[in-house]
Amino acid sequence: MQGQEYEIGLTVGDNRSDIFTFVISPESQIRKWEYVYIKAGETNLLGRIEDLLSKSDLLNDRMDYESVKKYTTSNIKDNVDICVVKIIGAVKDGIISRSRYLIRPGQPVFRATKEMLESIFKFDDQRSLEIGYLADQPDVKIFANINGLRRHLSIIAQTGAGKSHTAGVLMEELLKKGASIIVLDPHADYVLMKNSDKAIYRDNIKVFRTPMSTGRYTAKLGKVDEFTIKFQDLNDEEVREIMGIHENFVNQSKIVKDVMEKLTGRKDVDEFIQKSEQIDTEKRIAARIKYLKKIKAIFGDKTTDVSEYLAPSRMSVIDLSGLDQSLANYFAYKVISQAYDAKVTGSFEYPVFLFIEEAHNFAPPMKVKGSGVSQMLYDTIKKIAAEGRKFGIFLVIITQRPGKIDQDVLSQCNSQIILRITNPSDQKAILESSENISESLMSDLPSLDVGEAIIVGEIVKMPVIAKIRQRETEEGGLDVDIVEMLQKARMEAEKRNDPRAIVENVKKLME
Ligand SMILES: Nc1ncnc2c1ncn2[C@@H]1O[C@H](COP(=O)(O)OP(=O)(O)OP(=O)(O)O)[C@@H](O)[C@H]1O
Repeated sequence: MQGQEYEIGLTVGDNRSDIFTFVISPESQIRKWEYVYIKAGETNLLGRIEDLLSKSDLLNDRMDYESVKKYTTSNIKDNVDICVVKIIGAVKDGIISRSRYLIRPGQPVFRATKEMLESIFKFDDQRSLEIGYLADQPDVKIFANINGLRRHLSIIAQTGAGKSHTAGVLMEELLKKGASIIVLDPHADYVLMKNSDKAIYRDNIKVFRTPMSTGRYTAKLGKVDEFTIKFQDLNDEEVREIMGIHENFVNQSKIVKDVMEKLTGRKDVDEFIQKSEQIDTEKRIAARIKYLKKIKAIFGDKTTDVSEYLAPSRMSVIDLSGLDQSLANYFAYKVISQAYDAKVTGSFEYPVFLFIEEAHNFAPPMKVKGSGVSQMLYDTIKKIAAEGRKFGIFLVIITQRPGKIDQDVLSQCNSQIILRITNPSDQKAILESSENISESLMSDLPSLDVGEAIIVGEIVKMPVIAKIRQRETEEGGLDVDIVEMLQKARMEAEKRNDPRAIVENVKKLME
């Protein structure tokens, strides 16, 4: 092992093979979550500081302020500083194995060196995705193992803690490795990644928008690709689904079928609406026709083909903004099922990474077997979660509601990046879905800062608390600076109420 060794304490008290305590040497400064090691023959037993205690018999909690003050001004100190360390494993040449060593009192404890930590957190260049650095040691970079994504990943955090930022970092790293990425983006949070000076992002990211998109960031983005459906390509069931008619509504479904049979002209949505209004004299599907009129902008001259959004070294952001959930489900189903088919049939040979933002809306727990698109979407996501790795299609599930997502899907994600979460029921859902995360790691979740994450599972050799690195691409959905926006609003109001402006306006009205 290279690097200078710093002895920072000596083990004391009763120790187990997985936990030990040590007393800190007076000159050492120690922080929670730091890594330390003790020697066991040829190997080093690496551990993480879980707790810090400073004890004093003299200055006890029965003393009043004045008495304590007297002691401290006479410089009398009897405090003992103790660290509790959880053993991670025995480390040799960057490989961690289970530790079964006995830890005796009096053994020297060393601070883990940068070289030692780097050897653990790095993989060879082909496999390494640089996602951040140690939360308390910014000079130690943290990498994720790309092969760890074979068993899927979930990114979980409460709102504003840094989920989209983290997912964006991962997309950047995957693109650098030549990955094919599809992003289901309900709020157009990722579209700005294309808006980059760097060729890798500018040339390889494509944004697809449905004609109903909210058009967020259009001024910055310029022209993007359209994701449309050609009405003529739809069958009866698909039209019924898009109109939001449940298959159990037999009469309404029959009307849709009858109308479809009667289409003779352009067979487009306008003809469908016109014929429906003629046939549906009892107005059984009037409300659904009204809805179809509202959403008919989604139909275009062609159905976007999978080959447009699935290509080697291409990231396709599918902007689903502006769609209600059932329509978003329809588009999500189209995209996911076609990508899955392309992998299963072998027509697309490269690995595909499927990022699902707001995944709780696309794969909620299905207590009773549903029907239609939402059930088909759920089944496909579940299939990918269970079997995707066999075919080379991998999920990255992003959610702020781990309790509101199907637990089978969540538990198939073998790696987790978990940012700040304070809600106990969300914490419970994470604990139940992951065997990688311990109660003690869980207890650190509420104290994480924005952008700090606990990373566990196959993508890392050992659980780690990391700060996710800065983004290279532009972020959407940044936090609004309320002070700045209110200042702008006040200036607008001042302009509006300026007597000269009022006179000008009156003059204009008189003209
Ligand atoms: N690692 C980081 N370094 C610096 N800034 C960060 C980091 N992570 C997040 N942020 C900032 O924190 C804010 C919230 O991040 P982000 O939008 O990713 O959160 P979120 O969890 O996706 O929130 P929401 O659920 O509302 O979409 C953003 O302004 C983002 O730039």
